[in-house]
Amino acid sequence: MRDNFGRVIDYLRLSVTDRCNLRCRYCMPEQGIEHFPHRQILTYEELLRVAAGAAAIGVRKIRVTGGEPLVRKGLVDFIARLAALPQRPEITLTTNGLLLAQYAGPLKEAGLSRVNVSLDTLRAERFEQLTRRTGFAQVMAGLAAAEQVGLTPLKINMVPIAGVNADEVGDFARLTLERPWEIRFIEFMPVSDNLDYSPESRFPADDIIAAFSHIAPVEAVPRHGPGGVARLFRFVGAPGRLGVIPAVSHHFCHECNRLRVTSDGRVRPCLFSDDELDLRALLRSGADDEQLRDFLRRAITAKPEKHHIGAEDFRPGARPMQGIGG
Ligand SMILES: Nc1nc2c(ncn2[C@@H]2O[C@H](COP(=O)(O)OP(=O)(O)OP(=O)(O)O)[C@@H](O)[C@H]2O)c(=O)[nH]1
Ligand SMILES: C[S@@+](CC[C@H](N)C(=O)[O-])C[C@H]1O[C@@H](n2cnc3c(N)ncnc32)[C@H](O)[C@@H]1O
Ligand code: SF4
Ligand code: SF4
Repeated sequence: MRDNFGRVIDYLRLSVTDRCNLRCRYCMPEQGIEHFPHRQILTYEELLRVAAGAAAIGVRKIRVTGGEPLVRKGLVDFIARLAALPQRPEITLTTNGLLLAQYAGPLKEAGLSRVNVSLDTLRAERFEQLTRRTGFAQVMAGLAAAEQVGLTPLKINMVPIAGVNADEVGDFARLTLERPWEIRFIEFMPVSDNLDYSPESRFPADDIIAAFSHIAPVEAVPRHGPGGVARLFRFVGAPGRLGVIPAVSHHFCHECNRLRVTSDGRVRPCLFSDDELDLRALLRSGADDEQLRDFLRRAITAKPEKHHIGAEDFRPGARPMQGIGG
């Protein structure tokens, strides 16, 4: 289905939990997080109904996210049920990788297509500073397991922050000379005012590109398929690719193709706007499938044309990223 700006909305991001086993400084505060009470979290039955409704109105790709999706019990079964929807949407997962070594095999068997793993440093010590937890070796084991079972092409999401880890952009980029991974550098987004880093810590797309361009000759790679958020490059002849997600500086809103559902049952038509629709109330009001599809269509028509970061009246929203799912 198309929204009011002619964009085809065929991608659903489903956040299955707001809980996480890390505390990345750019995503959530260390203290004072109030998790949604259990009864406010959509059940897997409810999430599946939403996914089925979305698939019925044209969604072709469903990304499961969190918080950290792998901390929710029963996720593998849920993935299997999503993958079995009659329209056979592509099912993908975004994870911090901590539990991936354990779940990669079962997830692949359940029908998951591939995973995106978030990793912001290649140094164990820095990992602890950035995430306020240990677990670097587990994430590396998770990456190896994902590759081994074929949850590929593997994409790695890295958020460079000036003065913190931006000096590792080159090290990450060099990985693509050896491995068929897509390393995606994401601009730090001021999505909540509750984070350790301010917008001044941003490391914009142009600086990211400059930080890897001197390593070897770089060429642009045309994108396959519609509506990805990354601009793609590769070192000439390298097996892997480099992506830059210029979420703030050169926004890609004109090709936005996505709808988000939060774990507490709100539809969020735009990542950067707190205007949300109460899907949970609808689901729990006894609405039938046609009413659910109408609701999702209304949410699609409520999508704004673009984000307003940089505008004078822009204020970061109330939800930290872990409550949205990225
Ligand atoms: N500004 C903006 N950023 C987004 C949007 N969707 C995803 N991102 C950011 O892009 C980063 C990567 O997101 P992923 O969860 O890996 O999903 P994806 O990039 O859509 O995944 P692919 O299907 O593999 O291209 C995250 O930091 C997201 O917050 C969006 O609609 N707008
Ligand atoms: C919120 S996490 C949820 C899934 C999972 N826990 C993970 O880390 O992959 C999804 C993505 O959002 C990104 N993210 C979180 N906060 C961000 C911020 N302030 N700016 C840019 N990206 C951010 C993370 O790096 C991650 O790739
Ligand atoms: S980025 Fe992912 S892993 Fe890190 S705190 Fe946020 S939800 Fe957790
Ligand atoms: S910022 Fe909003 S409108 Fe722009 S691409 Fe992201 S979700 Fe779509």
